[in-house]
Amino acid sequence: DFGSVSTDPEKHDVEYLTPISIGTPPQDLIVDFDTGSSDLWVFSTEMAASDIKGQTVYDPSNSSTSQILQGSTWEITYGDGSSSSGDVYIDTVTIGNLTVPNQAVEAAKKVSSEFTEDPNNDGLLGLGFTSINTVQPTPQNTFFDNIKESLDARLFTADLKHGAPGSYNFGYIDPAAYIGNISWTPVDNSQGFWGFTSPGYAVGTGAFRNHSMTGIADTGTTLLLLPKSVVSAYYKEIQGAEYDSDQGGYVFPCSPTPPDFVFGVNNGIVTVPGDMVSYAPVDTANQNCFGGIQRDTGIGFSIFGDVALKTSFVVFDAGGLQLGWAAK
Ligand SMILES: CN(C)c1ccc(C(=O)NN)cc1
Repeated sequence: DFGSVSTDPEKHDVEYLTPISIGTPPQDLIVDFDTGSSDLWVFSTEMAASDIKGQTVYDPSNSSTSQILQGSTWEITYGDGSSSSGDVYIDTVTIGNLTVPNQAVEAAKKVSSEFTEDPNNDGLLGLGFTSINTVQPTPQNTFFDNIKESLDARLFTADLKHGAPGSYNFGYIDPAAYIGNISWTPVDNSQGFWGFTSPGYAVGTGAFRNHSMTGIADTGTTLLLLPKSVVSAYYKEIQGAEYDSDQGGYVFPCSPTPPDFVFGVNNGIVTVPGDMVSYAPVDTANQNCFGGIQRDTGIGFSIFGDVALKTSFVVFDAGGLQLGWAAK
C-alpha cells in the first residue's frame, strides 16, 4: 500500500498546509504536517467561538464513527511558545487514499492566539515519533505509526517547494521526484524527533568547514536554525547584514542575492540557494530582508526547518531509522 497528498505553502512559505478527512461522512480539514511533533490535533466544536476565526472545525457529534477516548486529555506547547489542549476521540482519518480507521484525533478545547490568528490552518498532524505524543494517561499513535506496517516501505517523503505545491508520499520513494543520489544519514529518535548530525557547512563557493551540527528535520518550523557561530560566519559574508534585536534576528539588504548556504549530510551536501535565504522583507522602505537562517540559541539543538527542507527531496525512513536528502 502507498499514498500521496499535495501540500501547499502559505505566504512566504511560513507553513505548508495539507488536506485530510476525518469521520463519517468525511469532514475535510486542512492541517500542518509536522515532523517535529507527534499529536494529530484539530480545531473542534468544543472550542469557544472566540478562539475560532475562519478555521474549519471537527465536529465529532456529526461523525457516526467517532468514539470518545474516555478520560484522555492532551496539551502541547511548541518551540515558538504557541500551545493547544483538549480531549480525544477515535475516528477514521484519511490522507490521500490511505485510511486509518481507529486514529486518535485530538479535539481542541483551547488554542493560543498564534493558531486563532491563522484562518487557513485547522490543526496539526504530527509525523514525529509516538514517544512524544502528549495524550494522557496513554500516549496515542501517530497516523504514520498506525499505517506504516501496511505500507510497501515504512517511510514517507517530504517534497516541499518554494511558493508552489509539493507533496507528502507514504510508502514509496518516487524516483521522478529527485535528481542525483540520495545522501543517507542515521536518525537518533531518542528525543522523539527525526534527529541527525550534519558534519559541517560552507558559505557560497567557500571551502567546506568541519563543524558538527546536531539537529532535527522539522517540517513544522519555518526557518533554518543553526549554531550562533555558524550563523555569524554566514552573515559575515553579506554586506550590511546585522543582528537586529528588534526584529529578533539577522536582517540584510534584500539585494544583491546573498550567498548560498551549504550543509553536509553524511558524505553529501545540501545547498540552500541564496535567493531562498532571504525569508521576507521587513519593511518596504529600505528593502531589508529577514534572514531564513537564524540562531538556534536556547533550543538545545539545531532545527532544519522548511528553509532547508524545501531545497530537497527528503526521505523520513522509519524502517531503516535514517534520513535521506536529495537534490531536485
Ligand atoms: C503556530 N503554529 C502553526 C506552529 C506550528 C508548528 C510549530 C512547531 O514547532 N512544529 N515543530 C510551531 C507553531
